Amino acid sequence: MKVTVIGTGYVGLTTAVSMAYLEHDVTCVDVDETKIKQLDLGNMPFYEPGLKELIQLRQDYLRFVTPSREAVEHADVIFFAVGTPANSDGSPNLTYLFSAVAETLDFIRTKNSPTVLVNKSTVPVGTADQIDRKIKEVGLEDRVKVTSNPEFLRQGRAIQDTLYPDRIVVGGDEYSSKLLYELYAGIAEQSFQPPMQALRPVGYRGPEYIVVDRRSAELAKYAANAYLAMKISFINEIANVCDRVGADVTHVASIIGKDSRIGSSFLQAGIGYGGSCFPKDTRALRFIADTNGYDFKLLSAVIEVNQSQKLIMLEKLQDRLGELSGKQISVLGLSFKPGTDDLREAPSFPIIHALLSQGAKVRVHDPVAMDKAMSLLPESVHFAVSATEALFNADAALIVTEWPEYTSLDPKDVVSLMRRPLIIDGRNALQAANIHGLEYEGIGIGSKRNCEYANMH
Ligand SMILES: NC(=O)c1ccc[n+]([C@@H]2O[C@H](COP(=O)([O-])OP(=O)(O)OC[C@H]3O[C@@H](n4cnc5c(N)ncnc54)[C@H](O)[C@@H]3O)[C@@H](O)[C@H]2O)c1
Ligand SMILES: O=c1ccn([C@@H]2O[C@H](COP(=O)(O)OP(=O)(O)O[C@H]3O[C@H](CO)[C@@H](O)[C@H](O)[C@H]3O)[C@@H](O)[C@H]2O)c(=O)[nH]1
Repeated sequence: MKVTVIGTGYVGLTTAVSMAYLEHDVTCVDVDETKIKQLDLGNMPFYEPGLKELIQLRQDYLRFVTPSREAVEHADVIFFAVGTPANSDGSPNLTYLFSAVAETLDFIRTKNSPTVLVNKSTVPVGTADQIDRKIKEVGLEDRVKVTSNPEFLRQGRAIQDTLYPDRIVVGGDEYSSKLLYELYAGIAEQSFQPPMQALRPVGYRGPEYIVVDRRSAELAKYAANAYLAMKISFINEIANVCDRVGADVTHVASIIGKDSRIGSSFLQAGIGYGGSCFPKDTRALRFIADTNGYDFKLLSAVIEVNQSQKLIMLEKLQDRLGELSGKQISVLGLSFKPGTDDLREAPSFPIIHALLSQGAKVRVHDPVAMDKAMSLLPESVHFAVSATEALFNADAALIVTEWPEYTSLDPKDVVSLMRRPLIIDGRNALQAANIHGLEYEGIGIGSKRNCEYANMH
């Protein structure tokens, strides 16, 4: 099939490359000329494991272009994967989407064969209906259909999530859902060749293809993200209780996660969620509920807990060091999670700003996100070329992102490098072998793990 993907961000490129992997003929469109030029040269606009290699593998099925009639008019299916960032009131900004839709409708106005427009961007309920009205306004309703096809991939494992999804959700009419079923058939059949075979998650049972009305599909995307964010804020509150009563949240999470009604995922306590999705989408869902006359109290609490959780490391640091002025603090990890260089809503930023405002000297390190971070952080922040340099002579180190580089540090090296071997682990990521001999504190495990392990070794 001929497929056009509009927007070459995480979702657009992953959609494009998975369609190319299934041997569809794919055109990727972006308004950002530099990005298109770089993609054409094989350079990725962001770090996503496996993406570059897969694009190379399927280059015969892919082309990268700026918007034009030619890019869309032959497509059977046109995916929209443009950004929907938050406005200051939390509402999603749909400017990019509606501008891409208007331009596309203009380009395909004289086309005679059918086209299905597929929205992959995360949008408020009723957006596909609005697009439908625009299709009718230009008199294309007999040939052009619109569906909602929300995306559930995670950054850092985008390829795996796309080729091995739990579900493919389509909100639309019978014609569009049948066409998309054909388009996705290769994913349902799962007859992948190496190296993609190796990405198959253990126990994976194939995707469920779910066809619903457009509004339910649109809301399901926000509901999924809000639910996962709720699990994180819940376990973070349990962690805060653990710190006060001397329990260990990792044990509590493991015990409750063994109940199949609860499930063990997304119960990793720490400094809260960041990224381009959970913060934006929880605020958007609250806004959607609010503007429809419903006060979503639980979601407000989820958002509020996440806000305060980001700075919990600072409290722990002050308890140990007192005044932070003049102290040298090493911040390990800048991206919002490992496996990505995405800095959007990363907890590292409020943490660094809080440290600086208290007069601390800050050294940061991240294995992949330093280039992006340099223009975004104040000049007084020192960018260390390695974790070792970041730790040298530090009064304390904060593990903000649990990159393997940090969780595998040899504690003997840490002791010899730091002025005071104090580690505050914002992700509870260090194991016993890596904290021996260190002054260590996590989130909701207090110094308990330290004492237990110290006695054991
Ligand atoms: N990032 C994720 O992990 C993820 C996962 C699921 C869903 N989503 C949702 O998918 C959407 C896209 O997210 P993303 O992170 O991939 O976006 P992104 O911000 O990384 O990229 C969006 C791209 O769209 C391009 N663009 C904007 N207007 C355009 C136009 N008129 N024509 C062509 N290109 C245009 C931009 O130049 C940019 O390259 C958002 O709604 C997001 O909430 C994101
Ligand atoms: O137990 C956990 C799990 C995650 N996180 C944090 O939560 C954030 C988000 O993590 P993750 O969900 O892995 O990353 P995203 O790539 O943002 O993916 C989420 O957002 C996407 C965009 O909507 C969705 O498609 C995905 O299904 C959804 O998982 C990160 O800061 C993590 O550190 C925790 O603190 N504890």
